[in-house]
Amino acid sequence: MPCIKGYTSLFFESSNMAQRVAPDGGNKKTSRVRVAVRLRPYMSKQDKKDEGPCVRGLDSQNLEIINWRNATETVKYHFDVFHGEQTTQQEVFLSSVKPILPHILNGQNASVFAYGPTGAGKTHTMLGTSEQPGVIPRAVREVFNLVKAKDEDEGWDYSIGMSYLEIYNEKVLDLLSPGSQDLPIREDKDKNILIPGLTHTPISSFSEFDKHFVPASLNRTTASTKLNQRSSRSHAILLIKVVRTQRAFPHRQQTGKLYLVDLAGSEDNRRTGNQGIRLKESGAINLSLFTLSKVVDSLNSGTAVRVPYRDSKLTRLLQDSLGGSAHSVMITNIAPEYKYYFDTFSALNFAAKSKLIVNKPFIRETVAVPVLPVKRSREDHEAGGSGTEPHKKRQKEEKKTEQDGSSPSAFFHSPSEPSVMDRLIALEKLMMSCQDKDRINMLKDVAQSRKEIQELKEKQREFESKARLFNRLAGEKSTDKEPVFKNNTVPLQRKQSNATKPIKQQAVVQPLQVSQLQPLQQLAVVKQSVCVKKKKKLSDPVEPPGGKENILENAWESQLNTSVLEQSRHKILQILNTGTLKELKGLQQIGDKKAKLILGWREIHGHFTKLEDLVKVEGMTEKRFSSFMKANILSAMGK
Ligand SMILES: Nc1ncnc2c1ncn2[C@@H]1O[C@H](COP(=O)(O)OP(=O)(O)OP(=O)(O)O)[C@@H](O)[C@H]1O
Repeated sequence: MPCIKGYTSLFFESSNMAQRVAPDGGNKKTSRVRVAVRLRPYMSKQDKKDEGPCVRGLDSQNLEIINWRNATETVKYHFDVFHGEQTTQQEVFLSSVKPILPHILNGQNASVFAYGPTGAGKTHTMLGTSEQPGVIPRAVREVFNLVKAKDEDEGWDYSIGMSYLEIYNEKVLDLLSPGSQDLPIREDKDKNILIPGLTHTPISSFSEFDKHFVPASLNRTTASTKLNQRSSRSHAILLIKVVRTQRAFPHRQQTGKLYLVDLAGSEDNRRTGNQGIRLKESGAINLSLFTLSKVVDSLNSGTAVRVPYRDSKLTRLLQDSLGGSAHSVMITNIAPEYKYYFDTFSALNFAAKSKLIVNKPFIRETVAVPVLPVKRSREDHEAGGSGTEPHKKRQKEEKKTEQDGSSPSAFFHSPSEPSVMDRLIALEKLMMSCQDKDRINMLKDVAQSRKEIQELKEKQREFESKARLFNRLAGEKSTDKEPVFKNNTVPLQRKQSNATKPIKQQAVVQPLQVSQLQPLQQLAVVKQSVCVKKKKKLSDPVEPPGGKENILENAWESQLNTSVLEQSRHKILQILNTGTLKELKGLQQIGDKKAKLILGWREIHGHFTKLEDLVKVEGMTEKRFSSFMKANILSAMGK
């Protein structure tokens, strides 16, 4: 079959020949972008520390990921579809892609794009292997099947053609004609997107498609080898165009376009330390992915005055197939291993932003169920559990990180990545900067959640007093009893890394009744607090982590007058509990970030009952806490 190239090819559509039609007989209907998330199977070779997965599916729409702020909690997300590790290529195709294909036979446009970090399974999903073909081969086969199944009597003739290109460094390159120059993107008066000069090859069967597609894909891979991983640095876009022409007068012609897109990896290039040409590539990738997120966001929020299609080549190209009456599916690929944690978290937030539930994962500080005071199991009680073990563990890990950067939490607080924390906070802020409508809804959610939290607290108190009464009557010690409520879900927890000394943990879901959580399950974040079997209570005399040095460091307290010391401690506690951001920042060693974390902690947990509770705030180790105390007490005393 000859290739038809150039401006006069089938790809050029004049408005009287190929019209785009609105669905439902001209009734303008906007379909939002459907968001599916696919979790690839856990690969032990990707998890050298044997930490287990950091993310898992809950059901066909929900998943949870360990909370980076507190590893004993998870953040939950809700999507249109969640494809778990066991989901087959066939199932992904049937549920997420097949339903949109009939539209392109009716002159409508559609797009399927795979988004996610490098190594998370985008190419597997889109391309697959000969044994497990992915979305592209299945979709093309299905388009041929649909055309074949069309009734002759309907009076239309169909022709199918393909183009294949990549966007590399904001350049549009023709993969069916390697060596071609950057191609321009144009728009005709009917708002059809055109690429003059792009090869468009008519295809009449799947095997013909394969004949062109396979070598063209190799073009991309070959280029990748030459240009230092070019393939993963570019967006590959396959266009399947179906033109149908009416046999009888007036010989109307309609064109439907299907874009199948394997996006470049969304991994953060600052972390990979890219330089030179790779830095330039990453700039281009970030620009296009960021613009894509803005476009999807504004399409789904429905409030945008201007959808920023023109801000990148990728979105400009997809303009007529993304939004409006087009049918679009975004498959976000994620990987379960901890080493992908940050990228997974970002990808999920991007995907969540692409849905109407935008921002929900980030209202957790105001809506999450607080850790309610509950009775512990005897085992936990005897062990002196105060719920601070995870913090201690983290502190230990942090300490180790400083030494060799190999602990699990190196991921969260690696000194080699000083910006990770800032970026996560910035990411949250970005997510919070939603449209007004969303903000109002969000505020309503927050108000509603607060009310529910209050009710839960009251219920909890009521249950506790009933339990006390019951125990008194039964003449038993309440601590010998099982928790009043039990949740059978095994919490998602990070396994001890082989690299760190395992501390035996026994995770017990805190006895909050499942039904109590029901109203909050609508929210994107639900806390799963765990009591951890531990050896020490924070209030117990703690052996200074730094040994002798610390004993000397702590000796200053014994030289002070006890009542003055108490007064200063009281004052500090008061600021921690009631201080504004400015007042908190007025404390020694509390900067903007820490002050915000304190406010966040207060928002969730209420007041600090004692100063030592401060170590529960993210990043506040015991060592930092003693240094904080010393600085503030001495400062309060004017020393
Ligand atoms: N659902 C899956 N089932 C089995 N194996 C998978 C699955 N998803 C991905 N893989 C495997 O994981 C590895 C990485 O997947 P893949 O190459 O598709 O990632 P990618 O996101 O396209 O990465 P890149 O951005 O670097 O191209 C491959 O070996 C692939 O076969």
